Amino acid sequence: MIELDNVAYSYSGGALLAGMSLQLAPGSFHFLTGPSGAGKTTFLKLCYGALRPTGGALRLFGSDIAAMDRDAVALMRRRVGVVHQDCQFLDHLPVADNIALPLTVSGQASPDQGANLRELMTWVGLSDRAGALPPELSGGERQRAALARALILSPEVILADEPTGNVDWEMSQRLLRLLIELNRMGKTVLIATHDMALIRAAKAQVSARVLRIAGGTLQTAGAEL
Ligand SMILES: Nc1ncnc2c1ncn2[C@@H]1O[C@H](COP(=O)(O)OP(=O)(O)OP(=O)(O)O)[C@@H](O)[C@H]1O
Repeated sequence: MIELDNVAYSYSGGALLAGMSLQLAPGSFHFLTGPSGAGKTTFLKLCYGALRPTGGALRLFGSDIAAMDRDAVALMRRRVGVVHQDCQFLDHLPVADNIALPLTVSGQASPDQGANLRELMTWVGLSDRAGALPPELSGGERQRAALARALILSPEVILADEPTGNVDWEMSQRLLRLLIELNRMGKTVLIATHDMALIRAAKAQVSARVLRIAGGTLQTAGAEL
């Protein structure tokens, strides 16, 4: 599904990541951890084609990204739902419109989208907040709205960057339950997080592999968990 073969990435300031090899199999559940600034967000950006490797080979859904033009990358991206670390919204649009925005932008708006949207908002527990504006939402509501927006195009893979970064333990558990439920529905899930307690809680419920970026490369986390 997502395959890295000796992938490297350098920003203009110099090499950041190197020698990264990994296969994210369909239906798998991964955590990605590592110190601040190690390159977790950069790694996620590679996984959804926002950045192209500066070395090695990256295959997304069987296609080598080096051979994909901009349109092919845009089409491929619909298969990946991303929950961004800063979860920004258009503040003048109601929450429901923000969640539906990827449908409009990708030209997939349809007459029956209202029912799907309502179902998704109920699933994340925001059915009574559809008309609220984003600045009126709590941190946990913002994260759930960001998750719903990432799911509106029914992606096969969910990449979540610190999805529980700004919420309390109870809300982080609620978000985790949603992500586990998605995985049980067959979605491939990768969560970047610093939160070791969250990883331990997840491992009690789901078979998850823990990856760590440190020293510029990707490792499988060891017994510290
Ligand atoms: N667009 C960019 N241009 C140059 N350097 C960048 C760019 N984006 C990120 N970096 C640098 O790359 C390094 C890794 O950043 P990244 O955001 O991937 O780390 P991270 O592990 O996600 O960090 P955090 O846990 O703090 O979110 C940092 O040193 C950062 O300053």
